[in-house]
This record gives sequence, C-alpha cells and structure tokens, in this order.
Amino acid sequence: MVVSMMASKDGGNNSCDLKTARLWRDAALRSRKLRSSLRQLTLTCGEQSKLILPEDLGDVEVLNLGNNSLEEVPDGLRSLAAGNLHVLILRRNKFLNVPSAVYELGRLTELDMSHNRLTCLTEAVGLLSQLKKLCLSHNQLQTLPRMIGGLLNLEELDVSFNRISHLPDTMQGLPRLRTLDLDHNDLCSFPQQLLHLPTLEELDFSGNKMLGCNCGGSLPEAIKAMKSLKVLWLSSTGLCSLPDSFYELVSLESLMLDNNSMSSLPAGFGSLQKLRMINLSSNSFQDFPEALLQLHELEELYISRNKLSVVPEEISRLFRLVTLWLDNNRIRYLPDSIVDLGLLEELVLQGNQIAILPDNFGKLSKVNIWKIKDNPLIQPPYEVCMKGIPYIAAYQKELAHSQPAVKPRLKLVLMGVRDSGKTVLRHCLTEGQQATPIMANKGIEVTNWTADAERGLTFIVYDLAGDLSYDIIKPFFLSPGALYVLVVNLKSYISKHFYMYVGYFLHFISAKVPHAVVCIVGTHADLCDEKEIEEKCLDIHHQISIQEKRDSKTLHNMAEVVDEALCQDYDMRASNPHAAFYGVNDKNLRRKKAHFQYLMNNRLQILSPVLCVSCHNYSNIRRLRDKLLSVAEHREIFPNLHRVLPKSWQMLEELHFKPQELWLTWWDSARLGLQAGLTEDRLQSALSYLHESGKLLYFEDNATLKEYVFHNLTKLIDILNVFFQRDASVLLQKLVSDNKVDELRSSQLHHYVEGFLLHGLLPNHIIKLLLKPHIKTHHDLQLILELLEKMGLCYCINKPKSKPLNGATAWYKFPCYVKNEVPHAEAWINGTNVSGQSLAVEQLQIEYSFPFIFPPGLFARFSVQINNHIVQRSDGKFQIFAYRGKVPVVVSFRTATGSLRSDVLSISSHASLPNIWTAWQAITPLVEELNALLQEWPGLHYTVHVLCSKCLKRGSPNPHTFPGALFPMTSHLTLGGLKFRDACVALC
Ligand SMILES: Nc1nc2c(ncn2[C@@H]2O[C@H](COP(=O)(O)OP(=O)(O)OP(=O)(O)O)[C@@H](O)[C@H]2O)c(=O)[nH]1
Repeated sequence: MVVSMMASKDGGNNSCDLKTARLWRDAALRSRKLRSSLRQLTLTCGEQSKLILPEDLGDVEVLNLGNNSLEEVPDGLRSLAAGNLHVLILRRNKFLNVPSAVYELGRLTELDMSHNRLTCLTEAVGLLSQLKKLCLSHNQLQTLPRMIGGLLNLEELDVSFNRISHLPDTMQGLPRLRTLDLDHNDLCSFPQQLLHLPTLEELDFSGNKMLGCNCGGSLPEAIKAMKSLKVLWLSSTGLCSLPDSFYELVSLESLMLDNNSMSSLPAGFGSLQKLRMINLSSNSFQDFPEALLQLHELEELYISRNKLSVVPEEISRLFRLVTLWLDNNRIRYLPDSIVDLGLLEELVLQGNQIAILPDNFGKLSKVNIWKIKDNPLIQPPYEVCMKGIPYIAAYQKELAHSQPAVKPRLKLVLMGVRDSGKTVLRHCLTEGQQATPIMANKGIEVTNWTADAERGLTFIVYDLAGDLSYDIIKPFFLSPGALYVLVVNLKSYISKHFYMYVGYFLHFISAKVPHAVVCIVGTHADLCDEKEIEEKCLDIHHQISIQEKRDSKTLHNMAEVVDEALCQDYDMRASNPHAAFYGVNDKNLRRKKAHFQYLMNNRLQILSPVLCVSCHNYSNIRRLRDKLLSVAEHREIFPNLHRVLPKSWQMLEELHFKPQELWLTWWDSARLGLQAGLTEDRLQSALSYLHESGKLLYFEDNATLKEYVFHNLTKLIDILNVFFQRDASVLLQKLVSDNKVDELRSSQLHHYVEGFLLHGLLPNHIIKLLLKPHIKTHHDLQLILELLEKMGLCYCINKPKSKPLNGATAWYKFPCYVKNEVPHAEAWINGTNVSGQSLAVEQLQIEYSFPFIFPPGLFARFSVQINNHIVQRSDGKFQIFAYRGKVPVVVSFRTATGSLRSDVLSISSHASLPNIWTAWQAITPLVEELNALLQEWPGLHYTVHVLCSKCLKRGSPNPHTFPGALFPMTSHLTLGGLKFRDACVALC
C-alpha cells in the first residue's frame, strides 16, 4: 500500500504537529485495516514548514522525501536503520552533504540524492554496502570517493550532470555494475577503469569533452574489452572517429554518436549485427556510411544534420527500419528503393534539396511521422507533400492516369521607392522599344509578360506602387515562390539613404517571405557617369552585407541567450524575476529557439551584382531580361516553374477564370474543384499553387480571408487602388466624372474628399460614387465594403452591432489616413492621468518590440480588427484610446528613436489590484487579434513583454519587463490575472 501525506504549512507549531499526527494516525489506521503493513510512504511539506517523520515506520520499505527543499533529514530517520527501509528518495532537496543519518541505514539497496547541492561524497558511502542503485545526478561533485569501489552489490550508478574530472581506480572493482551514467561531467578522456567492468551493459558518457587525437576526441582501442555493452551513449564528446577495434563490441544494440565530428565509420563496423538503433546526427558525414547497410537488424537510424548528398539504392536492405531521419542534409534525390522500407513509421526529410519524390511513394503507408518542409519540391507539389503520404499517393495515382502538362509561370514582384522606375522598367521588359506612355498615380498593377514565347514561359508581374500610402495593401501581394525585383533609382540614390531605398525593402520582404530571392536593379543609369554607377553599386552591395551581418548577429545573440537559459534549470529561471526568460518553461524556450533557428536559416537570397539599366536608352534591358530568365530556370529555387500539373489542376484554373464576380467564396471554389475532379481536401493545395504562381490571391494564413478566392485580380486591384492614392484631384475626378455637377455639389464633394484625406472618413454613398465602374447594385457595394473590412482596411463607425442601419448613412473610417495625435493616451500610459497625477491603480501593459521592422500597415489593420472589441474609441495617428466595457484600453505605437532601438506596439489597460483580472480580460482579445495578424509575417522577429506595473507606477523610464510567454494568452483569464499579479506586483 502507498500513502502520501502533506505536512501543513506551519508544520513547526504545536497545533499543526497535532494535526499532522492525527492525519498520520488516521492514515495508519486505514492502512492497518486494509493490510497489516505500510510499504511505501511519500511525505511532502510546504516551503516554510518542517517535515516531521511519523513514528512507527518499522514496516516502511520505500521512503520518499523528495521535492521538499530539505537541508537536513527529519529527526528519527536514524531509527529506521533497524526497520525494513530499503529505498530512500531525497531527490530535489537542498542537501550540501549526504546526511550522516543516511550512512547508518545499512540495509538500503537504493538511494536517490539527485538534484541536490552535494559538493562531495565521503568515504562513509562504503557503509551502504547493500546498495544496488545509487543516484547522485545533478549535483556538484568533483570526484568520487575510493570506497565507491567497495559497493560490491552496486548495479546502477548515476553520477550524471556533476563536475567529475577523474574517477578513482577502485571503480574497476564493481563486479555487478550494469548501468553507469557518467554523462555531462568534466572527464576529458575515456576512463581506463571502465574497461574492467565485466558486467557493464549500459554506459552513458555523453557531454564529456574528450581531448585526444589531433582532430578531436578518441576512444582507446582497448574499448573492445567491454564485451557486455548493449547501450553506449557518446553524444557531444568531440569524437572524430571510432577505433578499429570497435566492431568487437558485438553485444551493442543502441549507439548514440550524435553531435561529434565524425565523417566515417571504421571498417568492420558492419559486424555489429545486434545494433538496432544508431544516432549519427550532427556529424560531418558527406557520404552515407556503407557499413550501415550491413546492419540488418537496424530499426532506428538517425543521420540528421550532416552533409549527405546521396542516399544509396541499397537502403532497402535495412528492411526492418521503423525510423529514418535524414533531415538537414544536402540530399537531392531519394532512391526509388526507399518505398520498399515497408515498416517505416517515421520519415524525416526536411531541410534537403529534394525536388521529386520517387513514384509509388504512397507504398510507405505506415509512415505517420512525416516531415518534408524546406525542400524545393516539384513533384508532387509542395502543398501536396506537406499534407502527408495518403495525399501523395492520391496525387501520384491521379498523375499516372492523366496527361500532365507543364505551365511555366512565375510571379515577379517589382518593389522600390516612389519614382524609382518600376513601371517604366516593366514596360521596357514587357513591350520592348514600344513602351506605352505611363499614367501618373496608377497604383498597384498586375500584368502578364510572355518572356519566352517558345517555352510559353510567363511572368505574372506585380508592380507595387512606391507611394507609402499603398503600404497597407502591399503585403497582400507578397507570397512565397515569387522572384522579387528591387528597383533603385541610381541617380537619386545616396549612401545615407540606403535604408529608405534598399534596407527597408529587404526587411519588408524577408519578414513576409523569408528565404525569398531578390534581384536588385539600378535604373536611371543614363543619368550617371560610369564612376558614379560603380561607386553607388558598390555602396549598395556593401551596406546590404553590413545590414545582413548585423541582423544575423542580433539573431545569433538572441539565440545564445535562449540557449543559456535552456541550460539552466527551470527552477532557477522561475525563482528570479530578473533572470532572462523568467518563468518561461523549457517547451516555450525550445519553440523560441526553433524560431530563431528558422530565421537564421531562412535569410533572403540576394543576387549580386546590382544590375544597372537605363529605361531611357534601353541599355542593359536585354541583359536584365536574360538574367531574370536564367534565375527563373533554377529548379531548386523556383520549383513552381517546372511543376508538372495534374489535369485536374489545369481544369480548376480554367474554371476559375470564367466567373465575373469580384471573388469566389470557398464554397464556389470548392464546387468548381468538384467539376475539375478535385475533392475539397485537395483543393487547398491547388489554390495555394495558383496563389504562389501569381494567378490569383488566396490567403490561407488569414482566418477570415481564407474563406475567399480572389480570382479577378485586375478588378480587385482597381478597387483597392481607389482608396490609397491620396490624390485629391484624382478622387474628385472620379466623383464628378460623367456627372454635370453644380457648384454647391462640387464644393460638397470637395469637402468629402478633404475629410477623407485628413481623417480617413467616407460615407457609403460617396464610396459608391468612387467605385462607380465596379458596382451595379447596392448589394455589390455592401459586398465590397465587407471585403474592405475583412482585409482590415476600414470599419464602419456608426453601425450598431448585428443591427442594420435602417437607411441612415453609414460612415467608414480608413485608419491609415488618421493624422492627428491623441495626447491624453500617451499620458495615461506613462502612469499619470490627464492632470498629471499618478494613477492609484495597477497598469497592465503588454509590449511588442520589433527590432528589425514593424510590418507596414500593421497598425492600421490592427486598428480595424479591434473595432468589434472596443467602444468609445478615439483614434490618433499612432494611438487608440478606447474602452472595453467599462475598462479603458490603449493601443500605442512608437517608432525607434535614439537609444531605443526597436519599434514598439503596446496594448494597455488598468484596474485596481483586486480587479486586475478585468484589465487582463479587457486586453486579451486585442492581444489575440494582434497575434493573428502577426501570423501573416512568418519571417518577422519580435518579442513580447509585460511591463512591471510597479515600475510604471513609479514612472520609471525603463520599466522592468517580464517575458510574454509567461502569460497564457488564452481564455484562462483569471489565471492570467493572478500570474500577472504574482509577477508584476509582488515580485518586482
Ligand atoms: N532618364 C531616365 N528616366 C527614367 C528611367 N527609369 C524611369 N525613369 C523616369 O522616372 C520617372 C518615374 O518612373 P516610374 O516608372 O513611373 O516610377 P515608379 O517606380 O513606377 O513610380 P511609382 O509607381 O510612383 O512608385 C518617370 O518619369 C520615368 O520616365 C531611366 O532609366 N532613365
């Protein structure tokens, strides 16, 4: 029978002693009723309480006093020496030494003192001669006493995670030792003593940095003596090779060699016929180790993060394989025979160069863990591969029964500041010498360019207007798989404005499409002399590399801080509010680390050199055209271009371009999919492909917009352009166009336009006039307004929730046009009210910091998205002051200034301390809306913090910050509130 008891918090005082004793007596009585003797007992006490051992523990065999912060053992432990105690657990306490009372427990067969603060173990350990299992891991031991060799019954010894630098000679005298954990110590060579342990079956030596041969660590040839070894772990030991005699370890079943510097296995390795698992990840193998192919019993093979480029056809000999990890190598093709590994359940291939999967891949039907991300997949297409083996099987089956076709098509996105020459360049490229005159204020445009008529190669060119007012809609047109052309006017470029002309765009693209390919084109070459061109191109080149190095370094440093935090115990991190990543659990830290890794591995691919052209005299235009074509030819970079499309995909495309509507709903699209023979689940892949190749817009990352398919690109873009050109005369022209208007009407319209450009306000009847060519019915107008709201471009300011307006004029606000400041919100945030007095309430403030770039248009879109959650809003250019119910909320944005290096968006509220959760409740939906918008920026780096309310109250210029990961952003509002109180109010 097992009994667990919890000592009360004030265990020291009499009444509580009595209470404890009573509890114990009751438990004992119960146990006596159930069975005559108690065998296992776990005792737990609170932080400040003292642990008291009940009397009469003679029958207890297992005593667990772990997790109690004990510095000394409770009185009466000695008395158990005469009893039946065999197992004593003292793990996760605060012992500096093994208490002398423990040494008197001569019958102990098992002692666990892991996770304490032991700095030495005395010779008295020899008194515990019956010990079979001794666990001393996670302490600070530097040596082991000689008497350890006297523990002749010892079968398991765990001294991992200490600081042991040498072992006593007597260790070799442990005749029964089966398992030895020596990992993560300071042993710098393989200890000779281990060679003489006749019964050792499991040895973990990982994390000891061995010094040895020239290139790194090595094992002695004499290791062959360890004939009983079944499990050997040698991860992160600095090994560069294995000794030739290694093959004599014939009992080996499991071998961990990851994180070393090995590039080959010794001859004869194939003799290890009992080997079932081998981990060779994070080494330097360039060739697949042939010897592995002889290991017919192998079930698990890990060979991730090496430099393999080929997997041999003979891999099928390893027919018992259940797990195969080949990720993050340089593999370009998989052998056809891989499909014969019929028992495979885990297949990890991500981060390679695989473009085509072998036919019959669907045969690997048992694979349930499947990772293929970050490969330039063409066949089957990426979207299909990502969905798993059954989808691959279905795709391959379909392909086998239809006539596939290649439709070489690539999305080309032109970006650059205003007047950099994007449009003229587009005309030069697409129309040659007969370039048509360019219309001013044309906005964003999309056109098709048949770049290679022979091959039918088409570029779908998106010309993104340079004017900043279009920033809010530009991100909708950036997608993976496109080729980005950054256009720079070389005449007006000066070094000092590098960031505005180039750096900003690189940050912009990489935040939205990490790993994108960017080609930089300098225009206006005819207006510069050769020297100027050379100097400016060099400068651009140079500054790009500085920016890239600086960004990589920042990411690297941040990843290191995460690494350091991960090396610490969670307990340590959670005990000090000033520690980096205070309270953030390991899982969240690992997620953060993976994100940094992703950002570091997915940098932009910037093509050099800068290509200089003149659109005036057409010099170098041909060269640029050839360059774009040759870049597009790279299969591994632009798989879309070479993709073989199944018949159903082609049909889907054709069907999508018939309807006249502005967009199709997901269901409309699904119906067309069915006509084409595509079931709903496979439609998504086809739509993603059409989006990436530029044919239509389909926002699968956006929870609301993914319900729509925007197949009518020109019409959609025309509509969007209307609202973002900021030119009063153009707007007026649209309003009056064919109408003959009198003076009064004209001045009214003028007034509306002014109001729009100043405050972003428009009534729906004026919107209707602006959109005249695009709408026929009132319903059309409603649909467009709904769409604009869903895209986060505007919201209706006077529409009551869920009620129609009953004929009243609806007014729409476009937040990107707001120009005024809202001073009182700023004052509120700084801990004072309008009159400058300090607030008597606690402030809750969450800050999002963006060290590289704040996503263009994000503030305005966020401003729209939160409209449903707030009332009584007052909007400023960078601030929104509002209420959620009766609780005030403030959203505020400040750009990087002076020493403050990041752009910061904050969301705040306040409440009195007992009601602090109401503030939390008020901002949670806003935080969730922001998080949803940030999902659209996979390459963006930002951090989230909660500011210390005490610092805010004091008006501290640098308030202490707590990591946002500490606070659940879900519906656990009360929990969030309480945690907030703990962290921000009580601790700091
Ligand atoms: N001399 C010379 N003029 C050029 C060249 N390229 C563009 N221009 C002129 O630069 C001006 C701006 O060109 P656009 O193509 O409209 O610039 P843009 O980048 O499309 O401008 P936005 O659409 O406002 O962002 C026009 O007057 C062009 O004639 C060039 O290579 N040489």
